[in-house]
Amino acid sequence: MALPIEDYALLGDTGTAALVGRDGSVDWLCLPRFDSPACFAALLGTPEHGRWLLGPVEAARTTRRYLGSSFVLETTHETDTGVFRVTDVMPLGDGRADIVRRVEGVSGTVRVRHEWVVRFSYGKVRPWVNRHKDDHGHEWISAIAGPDMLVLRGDRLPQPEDGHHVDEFEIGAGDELTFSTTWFKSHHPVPEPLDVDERIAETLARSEHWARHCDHTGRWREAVVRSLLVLRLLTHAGTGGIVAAPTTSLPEDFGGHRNWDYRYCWLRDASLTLQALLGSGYVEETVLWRGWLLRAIAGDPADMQIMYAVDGGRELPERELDHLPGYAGSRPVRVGNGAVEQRQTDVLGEVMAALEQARRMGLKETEDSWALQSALVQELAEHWDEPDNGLWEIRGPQRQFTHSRVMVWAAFDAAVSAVERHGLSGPVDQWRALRDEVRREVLERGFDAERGTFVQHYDTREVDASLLLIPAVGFLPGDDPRVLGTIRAVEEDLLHEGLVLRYRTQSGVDGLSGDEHPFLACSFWLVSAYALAGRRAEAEALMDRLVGLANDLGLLAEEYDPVRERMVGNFPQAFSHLALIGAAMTLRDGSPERARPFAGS
Ligand SMILES: OC[C@H]1O[C@H](O[C@H]2O[C@H](CO)[C@@H](O)[C@H](O)[C@H]2O)[C@H](O)[C@@H](O)[C@@H]1O
Repeated sequence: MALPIEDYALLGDTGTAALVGRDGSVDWLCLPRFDSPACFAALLGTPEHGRWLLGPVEAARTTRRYLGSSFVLETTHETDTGVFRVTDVMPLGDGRADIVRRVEGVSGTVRVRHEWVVRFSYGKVRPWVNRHKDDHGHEWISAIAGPDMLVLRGDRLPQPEDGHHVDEFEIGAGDELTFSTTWFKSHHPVPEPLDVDERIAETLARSEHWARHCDHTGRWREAVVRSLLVLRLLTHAGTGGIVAAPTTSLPEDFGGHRNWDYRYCWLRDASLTLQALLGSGYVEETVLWRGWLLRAIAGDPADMQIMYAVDGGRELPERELDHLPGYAGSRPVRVGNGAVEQRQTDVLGEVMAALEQARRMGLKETEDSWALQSALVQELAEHWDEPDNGLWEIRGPQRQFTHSRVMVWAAFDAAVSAVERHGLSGPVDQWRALRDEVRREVLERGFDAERGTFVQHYDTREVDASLLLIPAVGFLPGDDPRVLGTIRAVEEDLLHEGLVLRYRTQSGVDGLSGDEHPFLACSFWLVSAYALAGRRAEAEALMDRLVGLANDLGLLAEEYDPVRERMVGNFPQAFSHLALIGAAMTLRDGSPERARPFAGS
């Protein structure tokens, strides 16, 4: 049985990521890319589905921290007989795929268990494992299955036992043992051993250098910096693709079947990530992502998808992995994501808003980048009034979602601004007219005058947490009575133990059975809405509570169960972290214009 989600730490090398538990077990690792099959999949099954354990044999009190502004993880286990430390790192910047683990004795003597169980194809395929000796007499172990090969090197290698490699040893004060696992394509030569000290030092230096550029000041700076680092780690350094989370099928409800694969690049999540980065002083990242976007969307604008693979690939067919029992028995485990086929009209609004913010921060358009954006806006001009699946990717019938229409307004608004403020070319009169038309429509059909609130879609009186974004995107001021009424309705209908649900699943709008928990991003949106409505004290109190929900390493999942006090859903999730940054920026700046410099008319 896997650990509670909050007991995992994130490791990553901006190519892929791993989750390592408080017990010292690497229970999740996809190689070589975020969206590649996992070779350690115990997170969604049992140790039999692959893991790499280096942990205490006896019960231990365990503490952990990241070193400075890095993802170099230091875990300290204290048992009745002594203390030892494990340093885990996926080195940055060398284009390789390694995990390095160093075990150091601190005091006394502790018995340590080592298990290296490789199972390729998400825990399904047992590799062929061999022991070798290099020219210097150093032993290493290889595990091969088809295109993938892993090599385990170390100061003391485990022994084969019943399809696993296992070992137990005593570590005393001053002892040090280092291990590394390296992935490579099985038809390539075996990579050279790493210079571990040099790689750890460079990884630390690179991370510190990047974090130093964060210009966010204010009470929540520490949480903001860790969140920025998470977003950076979820950005593939080679392609520029930004994944929503490094995991699949961590459930929206324990034992439920709302289990989705997030190891892909949503245009929505990526655009919001960019806005968080831009608002914290990072402009260069936009260039890398814009390049990814241009390649991913290249072709007929009508074929634009709402999500892509890390390299911009279009094929993400959703399928179920029957051999995995799922996290806490939550089945099915899915890979791929059926939402790839959906129409989500809000997406272009988020893309255009992020690119407008980048222009305002000095990023120059290239001929291709503006040509692509104006072609996409023209495509929207033809289809903006069609029903869609909305930002929550509902699997029920398509609707005219109010949030989607607000984001249509934001797309035309950003396009108008590109012409008016930046001198780019386009049919600005048409875009202005459409912007005004959709605004009129939202104010008429998306608003319940009797209750004084915006509504989830044009044929319902239900509310939706996405409506909290209306002031943040500049559609209406934060103290407009219609916004205040919407905040009130969200408080009445969607608060659960003080945290915000996306919508009422009981309405059946999403076409799914089962339930879910409060969505952390929506809870951060309420912080921003409070702040923009002038409810500063409530905004700060909620922000403090939400920041306090992060685990001991500052990481947030998608949702939170306030009753069981457990993280729920994929982990760590970009959406939660980018919303934390957004809320901190709104609290810092106090107005939508400064918090969101791309705000239009
Ligand atoms: O809850 C149903 C949907 O859940 C996922 O979508 C959610 O995550 C996406 C990635 O962070 C986000 O962009 C979206 O707004 C969220 O609703 C899942 O990917 C969908 O397939 C599923 O229908």
